[in-house]
Amino acid sequence: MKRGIFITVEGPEGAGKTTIITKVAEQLKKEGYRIILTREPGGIPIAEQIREVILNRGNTAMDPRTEALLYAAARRQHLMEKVVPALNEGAIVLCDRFVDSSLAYQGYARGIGVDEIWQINQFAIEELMPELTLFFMIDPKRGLERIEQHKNREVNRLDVEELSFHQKVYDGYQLLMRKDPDRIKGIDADRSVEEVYEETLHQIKTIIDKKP
Ligand SMILES: Nc1ncnc2c1ncn2[C@@H]1O[C@H](COP(=O)(O)OP(=O)(O)OP(=O)(O)O)[C@@H](O)[C@H]1O
Ligand SMILES: Cc1cn([C@H]2C[C@H](O)[C@@H](COP(=O)(O)O)O2)c(=O)[nH]c1=O
Repeated sequence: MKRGIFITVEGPEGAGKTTIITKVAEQLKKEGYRIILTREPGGIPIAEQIREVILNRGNTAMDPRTEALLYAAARRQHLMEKVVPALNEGAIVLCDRFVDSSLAYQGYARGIGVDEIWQINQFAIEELMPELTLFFMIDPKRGLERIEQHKNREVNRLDVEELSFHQKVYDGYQLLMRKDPDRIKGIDADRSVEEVYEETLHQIKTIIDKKP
């Protein structure tokens, strides 16, 4: 069986993940690579429906553990239906958020516990982890300001959390990067789109070139 490459991008709100990874995917496609660009929660109809339930601003009564389980459920379905088949066909899968989001948001910022969130996610993902995770580093306040300035996407239930929550998310990511420095690489996302794009493309090509 062929094995593709699984790469994820992570970071706080408005860090620029979607903007940059979309440009990278376009470039790699032009160069002839088979690229699947996808996102969590979402990427397939069932997971997009779960996304709507989680992120709908009307769902204020959602319990934190319910939230964590819904993210894990969306993740499982997305992996089974889209990510794993693509990897088995040798594609490069670029995924906007993955399990590290759950560890940082639900485990650390919500206070459920990183180990607890890891346990429920192990059930969802089994052994499948990304070869590379790029953590887009930006002061969470700056990221939220970008969203506020551009207003080109809907504000969701997580966006409207207190700044202290978003700061905890960021701290959670830093902790994860310290624990797994071989997989999680930091990208300074507080630069121009062109600069962030160049570095992201470079990191991704380094992993592609290493693949036998
Ligand atoms: N390097 C940059 N400098 C200035 N603005 C940027 C930069 N990168 C992205 N933006 C703008 O910031 C906003 C958020 O970008 P984007 O949606 O790519 O972030 P994101 O990390 O995917 O956010 P989220 O996870 O919250 O959806 C967009 O309006 C985008 O045009
Ligand atoms: C996968 C995942 C995501 N989240 C949060 C992070 C964001 O606030 C939203 C997703 O919105 P985006 O515009 O697509 O970035 O969901 C989370 O809390 N836990 C997760 O596992």
